[in-house]
Amino acid sequence: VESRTVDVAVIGAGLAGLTAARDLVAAGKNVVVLEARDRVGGRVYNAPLPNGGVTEAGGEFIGPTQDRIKALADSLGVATFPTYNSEAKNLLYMGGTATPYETGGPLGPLPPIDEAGLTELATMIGTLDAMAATIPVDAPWTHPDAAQLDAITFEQWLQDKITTPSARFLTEVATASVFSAEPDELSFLFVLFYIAAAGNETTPGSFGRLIDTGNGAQALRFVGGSQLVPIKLAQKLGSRVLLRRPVTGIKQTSTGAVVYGSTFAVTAKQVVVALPPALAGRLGYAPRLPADRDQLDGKMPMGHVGKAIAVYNKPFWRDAGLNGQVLSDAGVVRSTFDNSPPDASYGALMGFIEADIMREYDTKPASEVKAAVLKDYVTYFGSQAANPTGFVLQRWDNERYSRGGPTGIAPPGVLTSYGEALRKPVGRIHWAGTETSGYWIGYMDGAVRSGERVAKEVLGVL
Ligand SMILES: Cc1cc2nc3c(=O)[nH]c(=O)nc-3n(C[C@H](O)[C@H](O)[C@H](O)COP(=O)(O)OP(=O)(O)OC[C@H]3O[C@@H](n4cnc5c(N)ncnc54)[C@H](O)[C@@H]3O)c2cc1C
Repeated sequence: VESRTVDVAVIGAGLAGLTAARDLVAAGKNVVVLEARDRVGGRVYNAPLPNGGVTEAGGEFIGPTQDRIKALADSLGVATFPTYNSEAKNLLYMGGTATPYETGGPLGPLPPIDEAGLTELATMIGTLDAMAATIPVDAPWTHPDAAQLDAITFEQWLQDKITTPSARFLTEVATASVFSAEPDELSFLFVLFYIAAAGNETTPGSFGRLIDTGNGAQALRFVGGSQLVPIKLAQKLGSRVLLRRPVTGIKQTSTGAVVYGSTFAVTAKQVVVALPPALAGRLGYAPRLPADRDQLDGKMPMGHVGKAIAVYNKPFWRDAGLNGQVLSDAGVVRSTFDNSPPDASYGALMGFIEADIMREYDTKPASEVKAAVLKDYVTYFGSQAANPTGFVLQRWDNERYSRGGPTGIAPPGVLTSYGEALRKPVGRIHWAGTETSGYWIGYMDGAVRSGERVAKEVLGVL
């Protein structure tokens, strides 16, 4: 068995764990990062393409107020470029009819649906933003109305507010796009928290910033693919990052902690667990975790998400005046993006498979999923979409070391009963990961923020 002694053992080489390691190393600490997979980046992954390129199969976009991921990328020399958006039109596919619409039109990110639907949506968004403005992002469970807000699902809150079919469809597709969950899976307090978190210390969060492309969370992509950020960060950490080291447990004693797997044992003064709660709960702990933390780990499941990327010789939809973004009320893929590289030397259409639909398709043969996805792409973009030169299907729910995504979600009651346990250290164990962030919880930016926060926390006790 391989053994080492360090100041800090970090579990997980996603953006959170790597950022924590960077800051601890900068402070002169001896650090090791233990990663289960044979690659770094976790939920951020550049899938290789047959044409030699890569395409983002996990976390991909960043946008305004996501300052910490941007600063990290800048420091590593990873450039951004705008998502293909305002150069052409979006497509709304509803009731069997495709309607192109301007991204920068008077409706902003809202598609051209009937007046009644638009009015309902605008009212709903205004109400959500106003309520979110009262939520403290570092401790949503301390809100004076937390108990009531956390007692109901988002669906229950929507019932009397969204009654027109068009507004219902757009609310569901927006919920699936943001959370990869259905409105009846999410605590209303968690939804308000997420909206409040879509900002920074000087800019309040907003619903629009979550769903918008041009001015929101989908504004920018990384040149070379998002995984370049964790790859370059890991290169700086060098031999401190150990791949193929699945941690199975943590044993704490009065003098230190031992983080172990079947082939290794690392003795450390402090430990950072940079995993989502659903995975943290699969490690063995001696002594066992306090009840609140264990309950949290069992009650914050991952969303259901997959990405399907079809590659073509060129982004042919652009010639038809389309930007590759679809919102659809039918099919396996109900929202899409243009994932082509910045020079458009080839075309890539990326589609999300989410929530109930992903649940249904998680267990089907890949060939069946591919056929269903391409059928949708033909419906949206024409027969040229039928024959891609490459195809990537990444079903995150089936990934052993992710088990879903984009993030852990909170059903009713969880934040108010166990929210405190998200970040509360347990002896020498400190918790990181995007799920522990205030601003941009669930996003790459939240992961980086959590790594920066946990490093300070650990330095405070070392
Ligand atoms: C399909 C999809 C689309 C997304 N889109 C976006 C987007 O456009 N923009 C955005 O900002 N965010 C997006 N996200 C979310 C974003 O990817 C995550 O918030 C972020 O990457 C989480 O980073 P993390 O370090 O907290 O966790 P992770 O990336 O999950 O890191 C955890 C690490 O721990 C490892 N690990 C797990 N178990 C063990 C173990 N037992 N021992 C050792 N190591 C272990 C994992 O392999 C992984 O490397 C998306 C996610 C998905 C899945």
